[in-house]
Amino acid sequence: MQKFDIESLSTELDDRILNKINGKTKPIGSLGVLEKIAFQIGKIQNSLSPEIVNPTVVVFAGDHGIADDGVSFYPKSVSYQMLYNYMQGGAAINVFSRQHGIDFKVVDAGIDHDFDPSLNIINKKIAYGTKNYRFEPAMSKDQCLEGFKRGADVIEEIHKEGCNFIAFGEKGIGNTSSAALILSLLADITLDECVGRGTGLDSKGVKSKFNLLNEALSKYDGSKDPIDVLTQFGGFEVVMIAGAMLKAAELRMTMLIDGFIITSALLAASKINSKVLEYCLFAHKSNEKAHIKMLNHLNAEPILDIGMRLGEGTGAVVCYPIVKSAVQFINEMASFKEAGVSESEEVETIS
Ligand SMILES: Cc1cc2ncn([C@H]3O[C@H](COP(=O)(O)O)[C@@H](O)[C@H]3O)c2cc1C
Ligand SMILES: O=C(O)c1cccnc1
Repeated sequence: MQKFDIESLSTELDDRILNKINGKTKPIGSLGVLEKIAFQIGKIQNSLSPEIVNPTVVVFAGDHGIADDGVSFYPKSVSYQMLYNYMQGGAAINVFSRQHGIDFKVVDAGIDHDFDPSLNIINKKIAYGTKNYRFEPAMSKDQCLEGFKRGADVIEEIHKEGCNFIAFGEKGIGNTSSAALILSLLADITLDECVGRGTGLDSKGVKSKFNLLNEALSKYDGSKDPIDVLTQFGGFEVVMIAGAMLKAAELRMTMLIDGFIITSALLAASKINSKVLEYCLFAHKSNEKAHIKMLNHLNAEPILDIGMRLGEGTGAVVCYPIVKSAVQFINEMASFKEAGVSESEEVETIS
């Protein structure tokens, strides 16, 4: 496994960042979560004037052998078909990233389809989908480690283009199953609490999904080592995202974390190096039922709770303007001093 050298955020500027936030022409604390976001991005960038440069969302896509067993409401073929949709600009993630001026990239981590090289898809394919983990591990350990490396390489390239702010998206029919198994093993939560509707299974569908995943789980040794868990139950997109996150933290990029699947990749990454969490903002609480348990395990407070459960990075991109407002206010709002407005302790009390 390559080493990821992640620095813990320094507390050196804490007082000065806080003073700057508190010195703005507003009651102390009145910008709520925006103040927390501005404080954290200031710490990540080691700056009193943080900036968002070339914000990018990168969608990693991979197919899942388990999808052949009907764990999703949709067929496996939707994965590659959606990549064509992305390239034509017609998916939700295209719409929202265009709306907010966010650069959009797609990586083929392991889709069961050959794409024409003229399409603007970054080819990091490890294999044509994972194996069905009901019968054998999803991937080999070498493939898993290679996935970490390729994900890290993608981020290194994006960082070279000047980007300092990244959101991750995913595409892969069946990947809420991987995420549920990762959550169950790495957070030690019983599997039935982790399995949810995904793309829209009814309660009978969820029960059958649980039975299949429970059968799969019973065939392995229950190892809680993150590489073992990903090798057994991961998706190529999940593994690459975990590697990308560790590299993004090493490069001191701010990450805006999406829903259930992206958070499962972060959960695995955090078991490799927990400092990765210091570089993350949590965009939203997904309607996939176990996402809140995952967030709680990571001690993470989501910014939004608006009933989304799509993935692709959409929750993160929809949350982006809020994060932008945080960066904007710390840079552009006048202080009490600049505006000649009296601060509370200077206000004469009426006797
Ligand atoms: C048209 C369509 C677009 C999507 N975009 C993201 N997902 C999301 O749903 C899938 C995960 O749910 P499950 O585990 O139930 O398959 C992933 O592909 C995820 O990206 C989509 C799903 C569909 C059907
Ligand atoms: O929260 C998510 O990321 C999610 C939930 C259901 C289906 N796809 C993604």
